Amino acid sequence: SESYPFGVKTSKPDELDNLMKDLDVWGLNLFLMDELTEHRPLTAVAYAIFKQRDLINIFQICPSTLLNYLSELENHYQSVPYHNKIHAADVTQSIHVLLNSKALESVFTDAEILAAIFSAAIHDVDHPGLTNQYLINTASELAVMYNDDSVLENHHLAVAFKLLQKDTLNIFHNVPRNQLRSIRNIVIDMVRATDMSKHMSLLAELKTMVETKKVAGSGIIELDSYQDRIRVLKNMLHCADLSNPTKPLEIYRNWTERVMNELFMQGDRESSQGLEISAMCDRHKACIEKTQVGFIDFIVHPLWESWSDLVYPDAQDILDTLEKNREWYCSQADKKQTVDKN
Ligand SMILES: COc1ccc(/C(C)=N/OCCC(=O)N2CCOCC2)cc1OC1CCCC1
Ligand SMILES: [Mg+2]
Ligand SMILES: [Zn+2]
Repeated sequence: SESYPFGVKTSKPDELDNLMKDLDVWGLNLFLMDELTEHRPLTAVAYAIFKQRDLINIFQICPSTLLNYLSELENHYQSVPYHNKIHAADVTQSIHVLLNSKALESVFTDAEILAAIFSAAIHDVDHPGLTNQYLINTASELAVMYNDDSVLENHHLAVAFKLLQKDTLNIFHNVPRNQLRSIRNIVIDMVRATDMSKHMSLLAELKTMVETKKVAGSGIIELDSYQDRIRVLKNMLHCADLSNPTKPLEIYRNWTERVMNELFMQGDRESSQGLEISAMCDRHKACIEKTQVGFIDFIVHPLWESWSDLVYPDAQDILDTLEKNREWYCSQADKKQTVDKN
């Protein structure tokens, strides 16, 4: 029997209903969500979050317009191994959980929350499964369009906002103009901040905020300037985007396989085009386990350590899982080492 809980068709309404009970849980299985929603994980998850946070009422969003927009947005995610609609659903659900941190309780306005969830849902739309560097090196249409500057991230934003121009898809139809202006500014800042070339400066800003953080008696952090609030929101989306290594191991391993397949496909392209194969894109030379350990040690752990300092003690379990997963990939790398030696 077909029914439409959460705005998507499913032949397993009870299982979907049961899985949605974990909407607020870190480690929700979005691959299972993809199956149970018949490949509409982003529409189902984003709609459920909009409903649960009452954003539909607060911003007078027409439910059918929201479903139409989310569906159209989901259709514009390409079927690439990693940067697909399941990744978009994963980052949207992850930022939803981070927004629930006790240390951030009642810190952000409804408009900032709307901007954060919307940013996560759109942040990789129409991703071609190629890196900014590749698009720049090959003088692609996109690189010419965006003058080599955050090429993918600017494209994701333009595609998402273009869809809103259709009356049947404009979820912000009833939002006051000045409020929409500030939501658009936050969304542009947040999605642009997912460009990995901004990682080091973003992390430096987060560390400065941790050092100077003001905490109310209740443990809730005080962000008095707009600059501070947007800094936290940018880092929050960046953390959600780099959250794969902090998830249950079997979920993390699935994401690793996907990201490597996507990079290897780019490497295949580069080699067939007579280009030098980019780092980590050579399927014949990659050491997947060692690369993940390096990714965790140099990028993911420093970021999540700062985030968990900011929201202490709310992200302790996340940090613990990250450290356990690092140990597992390290042991796998060592095992490969011994096999190679024998
Ligand atoms: C599960 O593994 C990974 C998950 C995410 C990411 C990153 C950097 N996400 O950042 C935003 C997208 C981005 O900039 N990318 C996408 C990945 O390739 C680089 C360019 C990197 C991951 O693993 C590294 C280490 C071994 C190969 C990549
Ligand atoms: Mg991206
Ligand atoms: Zn992403």
